[in-house]
Amino acid sequence: MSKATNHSGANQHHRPIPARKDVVRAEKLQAGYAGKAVCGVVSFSLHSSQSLALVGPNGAGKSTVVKTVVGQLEAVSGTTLINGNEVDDRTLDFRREVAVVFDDDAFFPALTVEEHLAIVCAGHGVDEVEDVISAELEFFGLSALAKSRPYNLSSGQRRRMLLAAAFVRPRSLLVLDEPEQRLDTSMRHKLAARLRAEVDSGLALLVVTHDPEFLITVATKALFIADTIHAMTPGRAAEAIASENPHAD
Ligand SMILES: Nc1ncnc2c1ncn2[C@@H]1O[C@H](COP(=O)(O)OP(=O)(O)OP(=O)(O)O)[C@@H](O)[C@H]1O
Repeated sequence: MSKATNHSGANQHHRPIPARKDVVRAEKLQAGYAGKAVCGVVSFSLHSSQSLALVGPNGAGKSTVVKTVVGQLEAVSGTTLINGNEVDDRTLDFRREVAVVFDDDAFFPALTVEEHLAIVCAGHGVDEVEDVISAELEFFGLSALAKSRPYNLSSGQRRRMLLAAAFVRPRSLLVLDEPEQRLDTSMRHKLAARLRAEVDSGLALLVVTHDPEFLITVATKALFIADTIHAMTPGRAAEAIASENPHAD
């Protein structure tokens, strides 16, 4: 049998990174607006095959932290390195490696669902575009809506389209802000299982979530974001968000 044969069946879109190499390293990061931090000082490292969940109450600063990590907001202080480089979301290297799903309005209103995915593929040099798009449309239950425009979709269907756009492209780091929002239970479970499988085969995942069950499936570690930052196991973090108490035992 050829040594080159791939027995894993793993998704081939994200390129493997040598084990234990930092994909993200945030050091003494203060995230906020107009020079004022919204939460405690955040330090963490994230390797390939690791998934860090950020949890905490509404307004705690989770979205602000992840937007700062990926360079969409300027840090109040501290540094973030992605794959060893300072973050610059305008560079080709950054865009090749980092896929982000934040806002529900991040789509082209005039394009159909499949045109939207095709543009994302074209921008990232994806091969076998038709097959890739068709697989993601099927996974996200959008095949029958491929020719619909975003404003003719339900909010959950739009969320599925935005997630599909992250999955059609290459990525070594995936950053998701509350991906479970507006998804029905079956899609939430399917997405969680897929994310976990991709993490197990090399993806680094940074995810904000309020869903304890989703967190338990997906995360390998967690940070509770508040005025001070608590590092937690996923199990402890799930208990904390279920009880809204970071010190839950
Ligand atoms: N553009 C902005 N300018 C100034 N302050 C902001 C801005 N966006 C958010 N904030 C404030 O920053 C704080 C943290 O908000 P953030 O959205 O990061 O919280 P979060 O933990 O993600 O909350 P949620 O769970 O509700 O999504 C809040 O007090 C919020 O009011």
